[in-house]
Amino acid sequence: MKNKKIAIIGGGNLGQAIAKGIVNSKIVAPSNITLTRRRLHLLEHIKKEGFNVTADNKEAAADAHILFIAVKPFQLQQIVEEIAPIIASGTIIISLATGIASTSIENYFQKSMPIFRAMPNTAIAIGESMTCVSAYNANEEQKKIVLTLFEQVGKALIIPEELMSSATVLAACGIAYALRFIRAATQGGIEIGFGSELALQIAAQTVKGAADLLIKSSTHPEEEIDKVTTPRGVTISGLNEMEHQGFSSALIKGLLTSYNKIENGKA
Ligand SMILES: NC(=O)C1=CN([C@@H]2O[C@H](COP(=O)(O)OP(=O)(O)OC[C@H]3O[C@@H](n4cnc5c(N)ncnc54)[C@H](O)[C@@H]3O)[C@@H](O)[C@H]2O)C=CC1
Ligand SMILES: O=C(O)[C@@H]1CCC=N1
Repeated sequence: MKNKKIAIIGGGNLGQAIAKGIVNSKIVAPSNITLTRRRLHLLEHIKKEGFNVTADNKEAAADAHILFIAVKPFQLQQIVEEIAPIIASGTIIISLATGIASTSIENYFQKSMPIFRAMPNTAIAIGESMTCVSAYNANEEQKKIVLTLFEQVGKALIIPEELMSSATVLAACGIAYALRFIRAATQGGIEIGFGSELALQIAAQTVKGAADLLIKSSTHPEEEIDKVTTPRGVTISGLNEMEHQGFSSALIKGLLTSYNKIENGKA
């Protein structure tokens, strides 16, 4: 893996997070990673960290073993058509574009390529992503390379491609939903007496502890909730009021709204 050359077409939010995550986990040196962007000056800070940067997608793609495409979904076709004539047929393609099927990507390339779709979340920058991956036209060795890559920067799973929209919502959008929970809890914490910094610190560590309880003990959330809810106590009163106000329902409806937007081709 160490000698593999990686190109990231589209050095925006996710492209940069992936580059940093890969380097932090010491899988590949920054000198083996090239990021592209049209407004190259916006990658100046990345260049200072030892990455290669260029505005020339073909130059970046030409000698890449693994090529990430991290542009917005509507930009993907143009990028693929641009690099298709120079790309080696064994190059591993990893598309991060939401909602674009592997068969469409293959059509844009006009040749058979190993195509992966990956849905990390932004915690990839600190090695804590939940990344779901689908594989198309790929052999077992290529699948292992891609899974190993994402396992260095969090947890990773290969899933059937028909579940990629669901994975996008639960994991990639999901980090934003969880952050909004923390933000709301912080605002509540301020109302009941904490300064904003302390409220945020307490809310964030509480959510981390809750997640770790489930991950490390393999328990169900309700089992852990039962341990907190004293009969006639304060927790159950608060929880029930949240449910009367539609807490779980709001979350589920939000997930479905995001999902339907992808499925209706509006990503
Ligand atoms: N932000 C997130 O948490 C996640 C985003 N995604 C997906 O990843 C993709 C990228 O999302 P973001 O990083 O948030 O977008 P972004 O807009 O921050 O990054 C896209 C980058 O591509 C560059 N770009 C556009 N056209 C280009 C071209 N012709 N040549 C070179 N660079 C070009 C843009 O300048 C921009 O820097 C999207 O398809 C999104 O659906 C997937 C999972 C999570
Ligand atoms: O909001 C979006 O459309 C992208 C997809 C998943 C996370 N960000």
